[in-house]
Amino acid sequence: MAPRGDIGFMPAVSSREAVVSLPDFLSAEECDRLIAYGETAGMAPGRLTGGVMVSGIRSASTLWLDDDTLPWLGDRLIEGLALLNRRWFDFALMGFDEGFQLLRYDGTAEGGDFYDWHIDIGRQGLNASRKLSLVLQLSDPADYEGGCLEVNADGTPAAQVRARGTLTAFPSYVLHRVTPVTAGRRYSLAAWAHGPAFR
Ligand SMILES: O=C(O)CCC(=O)C(=O)O
Ligand SMILES: [Fe+2]
Repeated sequence: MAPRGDIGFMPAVSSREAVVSLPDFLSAEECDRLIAYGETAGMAPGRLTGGVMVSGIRSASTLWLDDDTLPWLGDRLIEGLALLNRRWFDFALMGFDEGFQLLRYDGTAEGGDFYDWHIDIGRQGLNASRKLSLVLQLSDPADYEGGCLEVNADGTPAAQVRARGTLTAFPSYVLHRVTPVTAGRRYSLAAWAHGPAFR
């Protein structure tokens, strides 16, 4: 087909992976340090609707962290972000414009905390400029059941790696969820890289 307009002359872009994981991004000791920080500072339990969520509901305890409280974490995440973005996503990014969110999902047999299907991009404030979502698995998979991070980039939910210390990244417009934790307790950390609107 003859090219129509400039778009026909765009150079081929490198294939963009929907989800990329870096194993052992944090050590077990670093994961423990984050969990201990959260428990000392106090995590606020609660359910949430609206906001960035498309249709879902979240039930989890949360704590916002920032660069000032944990400078080492910001440094590590910037390193991870740069590596992932250079190698895989190639998005125009400015950096982390909001805090990092520590999450705790408490398990119960009836189905405990969860985060239903959602995307991380919203209409308001900093949610609108989220481009790349990062999730850190902070808990030992032996410490909980359920609580699976699933990403649905192509119509089929894909279960993500649970291994402790893994950093998982996906575009913030991709649907994902955390299935209910049915036993134990799962901790994770979510961070979002921001930049100019996709175009
Ligand atoms: O806890 C997770 O693995 C994911 C958290 C999440 O999707 C979010 O905070 O937007
Ligand atoms: Fe999310």
